[in-house]
Amino acid sequence: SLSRFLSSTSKMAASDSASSLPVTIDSINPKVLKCEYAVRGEIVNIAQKLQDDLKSNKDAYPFDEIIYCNIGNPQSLGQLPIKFFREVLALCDHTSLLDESETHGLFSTDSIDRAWKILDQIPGRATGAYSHSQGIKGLRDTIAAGMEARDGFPVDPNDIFLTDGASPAIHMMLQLLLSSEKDGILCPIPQYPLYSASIALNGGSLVPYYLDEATGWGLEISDLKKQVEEARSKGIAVRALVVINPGNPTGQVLAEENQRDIVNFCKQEGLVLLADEVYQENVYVSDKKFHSFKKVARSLGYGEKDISLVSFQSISKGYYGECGKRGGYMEVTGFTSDVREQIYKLATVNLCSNISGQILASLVMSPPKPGDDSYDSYIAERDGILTSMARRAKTLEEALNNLEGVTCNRAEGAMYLFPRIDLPQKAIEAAETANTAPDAFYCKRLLNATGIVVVPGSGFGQVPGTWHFRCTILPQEEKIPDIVNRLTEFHKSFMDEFRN
Ligand SMILES: Cc1ncc(COP(=O)(O)O)c(CN[C@@H]2CONC2=O)c1O
Repeated sequence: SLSRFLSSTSKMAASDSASSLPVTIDSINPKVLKCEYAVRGEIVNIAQKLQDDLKSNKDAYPFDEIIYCNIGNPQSLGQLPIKFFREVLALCDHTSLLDESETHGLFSTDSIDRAWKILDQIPGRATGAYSHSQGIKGLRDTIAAGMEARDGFPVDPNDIFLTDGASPAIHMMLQLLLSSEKDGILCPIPQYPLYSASIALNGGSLVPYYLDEATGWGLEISDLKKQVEEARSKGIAVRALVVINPGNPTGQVLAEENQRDIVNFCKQEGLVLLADEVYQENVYVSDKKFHSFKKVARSLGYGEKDISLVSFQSISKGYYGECGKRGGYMEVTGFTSDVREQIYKLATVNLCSNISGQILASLVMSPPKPGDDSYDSYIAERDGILTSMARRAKTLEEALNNLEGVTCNRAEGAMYLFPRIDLPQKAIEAAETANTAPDAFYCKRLLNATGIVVVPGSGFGQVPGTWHFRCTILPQEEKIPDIVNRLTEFHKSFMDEFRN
């Protein structure tokens, strides 16, 4: 038939004239080749193949399912969305529901009220329309009020840029700051590899500062200073300092005094402070508390004219875990008006972020309050999720610390554990023979033996000669004992196999 003929012809054309295709691996942007993002790297690709094999043959491997512990994606592992948030979203997206009498029996009073309030902030009540490039003004007003309630300092809604998750906001700021490899960004090691990937894509230089595993991933100002001076001696203009608090992959929550030192350091060294605070709701230990860098800077008396501070927030984390809805924002403060106009111009290039993400960002920053119809159920959902995460973190941390040659700092916050493994020399040699980093060798063996997917520490950076992996705390609580058993059994057999 014609379709078969066209199909075979096109396939033939592709195979015969592959060499005449216009794009080769050597002709694409070398910055793309240099870019790496380990959270969805090689181990995950192998896992997806194993998962396909299991679909066609459930007995293919010594396990019956793949457990993805590589990515902070709570709802993919069974976490439910927050009811009130989804009620408001549904009503905003299908406004005719608001005219139906049955709706009052299906939706809470305050979700109906909130939906009307949001719709009245959207021109034409049209969630399908492009919005202002920084996001719907009314939603930015709500977010600004939420931040003021959190920090006790004023927020200008015009400093807020609503984005499709924190990722594009981070890309935007790095694109603004990086002109060449002569521009450097101070990043923590271990770091969340969006930063190294974005710096590579934007042609800049990553200037590392090492978090100290021995002190619970503490950040030493003296090390920051040493790294800046070393970079400057090589002709690199250090433009900004990235701080991820709570930390990914390391899970530490900064002490407020350490934050004050960091703000003073940025002020003294003329660095933009890029404060990644996407895990601000994820704090599990009673001796630590989240403080925004905005609050710390303003409490030190630093205002708009004293320090350039960009704070990032996301709807992907916390207790909400709305990763796929792609919502978040950055608050941009301390830039001259002409530079501020260039940031706005960057935002206009992508027109606007998606409206569902914008609505959810406003709900995250202004959730139900005491007395609201949904408040009790909202609090029960929120605290249920966060206390379960805290228990899972503790259980996995203890299990890891019980493994031979493994040490794991406590997860004070965020969603990950980042244990260090002292691998036997024979395992390191076997990895070299397999042309694989030792921690990636361990992770591949773990996956093939148990179906558990974790990310090698080499994907985040680590002190040379040390080996780690990152595991999320996200599998549903009832699955954690099985994961611990599989991991423990595998680890023992691995260490026995490669014992010196
Ligand atoms: C520190 C940090 N910043 C920004 C982001 C980007 O989030 P959104 O673009 O979704 O807002 C992530 C996502 N965390 C990745 C994704 O899941 N696991 C991770 O390590 C993150 O961990």
